[in-house]
Amino acid sequence: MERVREPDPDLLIDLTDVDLRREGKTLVGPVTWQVELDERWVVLGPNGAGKTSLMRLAAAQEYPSSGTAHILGEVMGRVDVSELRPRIGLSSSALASRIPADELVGDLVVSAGYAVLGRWREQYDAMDTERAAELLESLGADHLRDRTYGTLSEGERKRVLIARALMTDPELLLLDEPAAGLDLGGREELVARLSTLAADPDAPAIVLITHHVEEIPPGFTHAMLLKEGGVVAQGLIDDVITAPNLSETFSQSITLDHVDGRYFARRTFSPGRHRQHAYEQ
Ligand SMILES: Nc1ncnc2c1ncn2[C@@H]1O[C@H](COP(=O)(O)OP(=O)(O)OP(=O)(O)O)[C@@H](O)[C@H]1O
Repeated sequence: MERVREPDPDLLIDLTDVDLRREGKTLVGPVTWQVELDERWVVLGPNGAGKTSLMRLAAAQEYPSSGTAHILGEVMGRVDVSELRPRIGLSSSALASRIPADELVGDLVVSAGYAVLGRWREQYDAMDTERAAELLESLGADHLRDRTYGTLSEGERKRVLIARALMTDPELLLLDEPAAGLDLGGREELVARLSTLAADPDAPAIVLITHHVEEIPPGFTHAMLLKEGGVVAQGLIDDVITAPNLSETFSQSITLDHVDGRYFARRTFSPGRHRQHAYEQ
């Protein structure tokens, strides 16, 4: 029988040759990936590349179809995942869609500590209520505490969900497309907040999933590029977020600018091709 390698306690995510398959299709993999305590990762790729599938593995919501997954120093398949999940902060559209519209923002954040969604009649501990208030304040959302979730704008919702994800003081924070649906101002506000969080030595390890390099907060340290379930590149962010790697990932020629710690990408402008296209029309 194959022996399972013992987990390395310094690695929050430790995947070795992991595959996730459904109905004969590989959603992501094979992936070998290690995330350490002080790292801030961005996982970037086009629609359908396997980003959410990878996040579900990292969030202990899926077991690998093959390979070995160690999450927070525990072997997936051997650990009780209900004990593991409170140690992981998660913000995703799947979670957001399950929040009742009449949920009070303050309750929504504080109830994460009790692993419940939906209003709860028990009294919360004063320390928990205080922590929820502090987290909302750190995300610029303390004024929303008495509002219902259904009345918030998309940008406000995203910030409240991140506060909720941090409520349990998780060791690992997973953010699936936190800037999706935000306008320019909302995106910039969120990028700035996440950059502040990334710089906080007490913050958990962070993995942020996105389609856009413009959404990478300054201070993020590592990146993985995914395409059709496979890893195009991974490692230190400046080595990975490059024009050739992005061109490969998005299957077109990409020009990249790196300004003040931010990345900006666009399709490489080719006047000849543009003229030819106009002529064809
Ligand atoms: N349960 C499933 N059964 C079959 N195919 C699935 C299942 N879940 C996801 N897929 C497929 O696996 C691929 C990867 O999906 P995934 O959601 O991980 O991609 P993604 O990179 O997060 O995409 P997006 O950026 O569009 O959210 C997609 O082609 C998707 O249709």
